[in-house]
Parts: sequence; C-alpha cells; structure tokens
Amino acid sequence: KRKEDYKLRELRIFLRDICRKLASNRRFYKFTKPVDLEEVTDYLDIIKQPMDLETMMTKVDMHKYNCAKEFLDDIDLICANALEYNPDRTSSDKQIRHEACSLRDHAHALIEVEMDSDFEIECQDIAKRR
Ligand SMILES: COC(=O)[C@H](Cc1ccco1)c1ccncc1
Repeated sequence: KRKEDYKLRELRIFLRDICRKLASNRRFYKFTKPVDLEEVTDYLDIIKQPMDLETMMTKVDMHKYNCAKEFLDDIDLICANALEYNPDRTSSDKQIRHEACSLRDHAHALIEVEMDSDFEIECQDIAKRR
C-alpha cells in the first residue's frame, strides 16, 4: 500500500459519511435510488447518464472517486438530470427542481465545511496522475 492509497482510503471514509447524510435527509428521498425505468419508460430518451445517491455509494466502494470534486460532479449530474427531465411549470416539476437545487447546494456546503482544503488538493493531484 503506497502513501497515496492511505489518502484515498481516508477520502472514501469521508465520502461515505457525506453520502449517508444526504441519503438520510427526507428532503432528498427522490434522489436516493435510480429512477424506475419500468415506470418512467421515456427516461433514457431524455437522460443519457442517470445518477442517484445509492449508485454514488456503490461508486465510492468501487474506488471510482479519487477526489471530492469527482463526487460533486455526480451530485451536479443528479441535479441537472432532475432539471432536464422535469422542466414544466407544474407544481410537481417545480417541487423536484427545488429539491434538486437544495441537494446540490447542501452537498457542496457540507463538503466545504467538513473537508480540509489541503487534503482535497492532494486528492486532486492523485486524481490527475491516475
Ligand atoms: C429524480 O426523480 C425524477 O426525475 C422522477 C421522474 C419521474 C416522473 C414520473 C415518475 O418519476 C420524479 C420523481 C418524483 N417526482 C417527480 C419526478
């Protein structure tokens, strides 16, 4: 195990905790599991890269994230997908767009507060080399 492998293990522990906090917030329950493609039959016609918090937890475990920015890129994808698939001025579309923006802002704020900025810079340097 190289020194940087210990840093990435610390990153995974940190990201699992962030993911758990977001997934346990009832405001974000629509984003906790993949959109049901049997229920929403046109979803993949519109959304080319589905994403959700359970999938992100699996990606943490599979060492898919080498820095917090890569994790936040998937959070931003969850939000962008919700805005794209639910664009109408109906109250239900407005509600999920508000929840998506709230998820995005909460995730960025949580990481900003809880993550040491030097640690993220070290992780981004590892990410570049891989
Ligand atoms: C991230 O979740 C979504 O984009 C689905 C799309 C969807 C439309 C119909 C069933 O599901 C959603 C779920 C609940 N309320 C609004 C939209």
